[in-house]
Amino acid sequence: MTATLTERGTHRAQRDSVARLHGELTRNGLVTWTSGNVSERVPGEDLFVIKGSGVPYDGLSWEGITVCDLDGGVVDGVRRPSSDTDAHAYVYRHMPEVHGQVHTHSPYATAWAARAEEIPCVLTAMADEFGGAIPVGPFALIGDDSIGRGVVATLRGSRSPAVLMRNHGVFTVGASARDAVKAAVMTEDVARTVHLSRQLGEPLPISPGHVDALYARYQNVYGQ
Ligand SMILES: O=C(CO)[C@@H](O)[C@H](O)COP(=O)(O)O
Repeated sequence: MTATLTERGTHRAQRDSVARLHGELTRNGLVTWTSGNVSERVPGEDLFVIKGSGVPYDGLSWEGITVCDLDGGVVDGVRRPSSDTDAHAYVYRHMPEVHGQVHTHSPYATAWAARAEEIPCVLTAMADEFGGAIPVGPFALIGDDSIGRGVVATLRGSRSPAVLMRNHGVFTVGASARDAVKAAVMTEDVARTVHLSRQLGEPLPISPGHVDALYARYQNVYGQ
């Protein structure tokens, strides 16, 4: 893709906010070097902002975030957009309720993805955040909308905001980029805990009725 790179500085505040959110990925140990990315839909426009490809996290600023249309075309920016731009664009086109996306290679969750094994819902925190197991999506090559097709096929009709893409890593969605970042943080947290539990025995499942009750409380009552 030949990027038409201009520096018009549009959507600078949102690009700055998304740039700062990338710091949560490094702070929580979810990415290595330049792996991973965050995107967010531009409110009221058929656009989204996404990390520039291979841009270092250290010192990431609004200029490292590129504005794209929903076909993945570059609208504004001085950095070629992420390798996963077409994947994010596909999700935005097919899941209108999604306004933020995150991709990581967080170690414990990616180890589950390498085995193509879903993370079973054996923790109340999983019922709260994921409404059940964290599902596995298909193997997909990088650089076109294949990953996006796998994310949509797996998450459509699921309560989970996270999918473990086989042999690759974590993709999360949310009502905002911050919600998607939270889902990525929680995915790694529960992936590690369930892994540890399985070293000592077989974790016990939570009944579907209890999962539903926990999910409803957390999504509708928890917090301020
Ligand atoms: O997973 C991969 C490559 O395997 C990519 O998604 C990287 O994780 C991030 O690439 P950029 O967003 O920097 O292009």
